[in-house]
Amino acid sequence: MLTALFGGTFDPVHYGHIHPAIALAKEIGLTQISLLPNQIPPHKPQPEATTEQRLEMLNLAIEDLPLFSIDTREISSEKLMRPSYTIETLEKWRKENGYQKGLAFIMGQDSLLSLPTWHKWQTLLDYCHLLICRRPGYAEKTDDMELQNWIDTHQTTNIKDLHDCPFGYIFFAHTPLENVSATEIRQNINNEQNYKNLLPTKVWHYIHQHALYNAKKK
Ligand SMILES: Nc1ncnc2c1ncn2[C@@H]1O[C@H](COP(=O)(O)OP(=O)(O)OP(=O)(O)O)[C@@H](O)[C@H]1O
Ligand SMILES: O=C(O)c1ccc[n+]([C@@H]2O[C@H](COP(=O)([O-])O)[C@@H](O)[C@H]2O)c1
Repeated sequence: MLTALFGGTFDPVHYGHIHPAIALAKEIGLTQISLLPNQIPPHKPQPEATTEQRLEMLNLAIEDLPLFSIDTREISSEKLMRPSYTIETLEKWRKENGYQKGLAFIMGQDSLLSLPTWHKWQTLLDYCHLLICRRPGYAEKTDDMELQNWIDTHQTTNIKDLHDCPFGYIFFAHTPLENVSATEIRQNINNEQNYKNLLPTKVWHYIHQHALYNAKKK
């Protein structure tokens, strides 16, 4: 069985996470996706919601979706003051599970293009496959030749490779384009604009109840 981790800040979780992940699971035959909230995003300001609130919103979002579970290893790590470097999480996973089991890390196209700024990025494929979801506004090709060559070297279009090998491939999924970001949601809330159609209703209620992301209500 291929284990799939979907890392993110999830501040808040939205349909741009959920819908592509469901389609990806269908496309390649995943039975479980673990959402992996980070504690300290390596490349972003600290989230506005607390870790507990982001976790509660994730729990609400997946309540009726058995495909998803939550992996809390990054938020329950003893090194809470360190950025949540993905490579360290993957190393830890391999230490616990060995190298025979299949592991994949899911990300959006924007994250793939930012990979050269990630900690030890070229070694990620020694631990997992990368499953890439399409994202509006981000092209499949990059002008960064080092990254493009790396992608070309490791890309597969054969789903069987992902199941037969425990790590090492990059796969571009044919996921639906969801034009939403957490930034847009936070901005909409702050500007008192509608955002209800961008995330699960239970998460919307939670944000409303706790007056999250609204500077005027703080
Ligand atoms: N609309 C989307 N379509 C495809 N992938 C997405 C989408 N939104 C987020 N992702 C992916 O989900 C992962 C976690 O994203 P994150 O939680 O940071 O959400 P975000 O909307 O990008 O946040 P922010 O707007 O605060 O930067 C990343 O790999 C990102 O590429
Ligand atoms: O390891 C890194 O250097 C690194 C740099 C940027 C992002 N990440 C991870 O990529 C995932 C998506 O990140 P973000 O910032 O888009 O929420 C999340 O799990 C982050 O911890 C990891």
